[in-house]
Amino acid sequence: MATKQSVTTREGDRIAIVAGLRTPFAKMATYFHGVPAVDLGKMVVNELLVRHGVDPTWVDQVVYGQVVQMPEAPNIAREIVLGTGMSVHTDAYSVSRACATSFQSTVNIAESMMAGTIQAGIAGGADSTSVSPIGVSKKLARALVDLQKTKTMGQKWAVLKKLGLKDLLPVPPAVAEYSTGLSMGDTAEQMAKTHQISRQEQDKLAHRSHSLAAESWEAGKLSDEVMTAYAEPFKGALERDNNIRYDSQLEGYAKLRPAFDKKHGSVTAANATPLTDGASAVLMMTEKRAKELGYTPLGYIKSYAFSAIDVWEDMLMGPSYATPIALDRAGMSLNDLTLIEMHEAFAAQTLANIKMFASDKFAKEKLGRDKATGEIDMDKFNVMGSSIAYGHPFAATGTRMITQMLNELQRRGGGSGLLTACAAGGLGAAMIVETE
Ligand SMILES: CC(=O)SCCNC(=O)CCNC(=O)[C@H](O)C(C)(C)COP(=O)(O)OP(=O)(O)OC[C@H]1O[C@@H](n2cnc3c(N)ncnc32)[C@H](O)[C@@H]1OP(=O)(O)O
Repeated sequence: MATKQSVTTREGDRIAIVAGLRTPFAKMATYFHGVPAVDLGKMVVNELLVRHGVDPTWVDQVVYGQVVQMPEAPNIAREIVLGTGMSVHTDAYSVSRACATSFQSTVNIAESMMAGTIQAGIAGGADSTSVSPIGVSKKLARALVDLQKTKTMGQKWAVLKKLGLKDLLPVPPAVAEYSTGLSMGDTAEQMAKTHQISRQEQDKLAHRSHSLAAESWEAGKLSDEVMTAYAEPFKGALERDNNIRYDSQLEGYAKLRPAFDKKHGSVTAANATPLTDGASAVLMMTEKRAKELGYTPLGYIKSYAFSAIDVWEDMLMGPSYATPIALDRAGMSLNDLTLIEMHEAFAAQTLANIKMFASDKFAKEKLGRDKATGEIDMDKFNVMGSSIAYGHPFAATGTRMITQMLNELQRRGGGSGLLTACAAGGLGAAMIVETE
C-alpha cells in the first residue's frame, strides 16, 4: 500500500487547475494537415492566456510535451513561450512520457509548486500525425555521413554505389514500441486474446464512446473547453473534433476488417483511436496565487501515480497498475470516486483494464495486493466518451482529460475524478482530481 500523498505547497495550499483549453482534435491529414504540433501548441496556449485574462508575466514556467518530436524544434515548450508573446524570461522545458505526456507536464508544474519554486505555470501537450519527421533508411543516413568525408568523385561513387533503390525511400515514424517492434495495435490484439475480449464487446465500447461524445457536443458541454481553430489555407474554421460519429450505428462496426492482425484479429479502425492532430493546455496556480489574482479554480490535484511494466506482452495495462497507487495516495477507494475516465487507446485495452480492476487474481499475482482495485461502475465511466471518439493526439490527451473531467464534475455539482492512461514503454498514469 502506497503512503498518503499531500499535493500541496509547503504552506499547505492546494495545486489548482485554474482553467483548461484544447483545439478541436482532427484526424490525420484533415483540417490540421501541414500544421506542425508546435503551432498547435502556440494556438492553444495563446487562446488560453487571452480567454482567461492572464498577464503573461504571471506565468513562471511552461512545461509542454510532444511525443513525435520534430528535430528542428526539440524544446516545444520554449517555442510556445517565444511564439505567444509571453515574457522571454519565462522558463520552459519539454517532457515526454508517450501517451501520458501531458499528465507528466501537469505533474512537473505541480511538483515545482510543491517545491516552492513557482506559483503559476502552464502544462500541456501537442502532437501532429500529419506533420511528422519523415526519416531516411539507416543505410542512406550512414552514406550521407560518409559522403561528407569524401574528397574525390571516385570516393563519392564508392559510397553511393552501395545503395539500392529501396534505401532511398522515405521512412515515416512508426506507432510501434522501439524495443520490440510491435505496433500499439499488435499489443491491443495480444490483450484481446489474453483477456478474452470479443470483437462484439470492443465494437460496443467504441459505439458507446462515439455516442456519448456526440451527445456531449450536442448538449454544448464541450464548447467552452474547445476553441475554434483557424488553420491554413483558412478555408473555414474547425469547431468540433472531426472523428466523432454523430450517427454511430453498431451494425456498421461489424463490417470493418481487422487493421493489424488481418487474418485472426479483432482490432479495427472503429474500435481503435484514430491517428490525430491537436493540442491542449491547462493553467495551474497555487491555491493562494489563484485567489490573489481573483480566479475560481476548476479543481485541484489530489494525488497521482505512474507505473511501469514489461513491454513484450499486454503492455497497455498501465491503468490497472497506476490506479491503486493513486487511490492509496489519495486515501480513497474506487467507490469514493464520482467519475472515472480511462484513456481509450483501443477498446480491447480499455476492456482488459476494466476486467483487471475487478480481478482479485490479478491483484494478488501482479500487484502483490490482497484484493482487487474494484469493479468499475459503468454509470461513472467515460461518461462523455473518450479517445476512441475524440481522437488521441498523443501528448494532448492527458490535459484534454483533466479539463474535461473537472468541467463535468462542476456540472454535476462537484466531487472527485480518476483519470488514467496507458502509455508506450509499458507505462501507466493515474491522477485523482477534485473540485472545491
Ligand atoms: C497508449 C496509446 O494510446 S497507444 C495508441 C496509439 N495510437 C495508435 O496506435 C493509433 C491506432 N490507429 C491507427 O493506426 C489507424 O487509425 C488504423 C490503422 C486503426 C485505421 O487507419 P485507417 O484505415 O486510415 O482508418 P480510416 O479512418 O480510414 O477508417 C477505415 C474505414 O473504417 C471506417 N470507420 C472508422 N470508424 C468507424 C466507425 N466508428 N463506424 C463505422 N466505420 C468506421 C472508415 O469510415 C473507413 O471506411 P472507408 O475505408 O470505407 O472510408
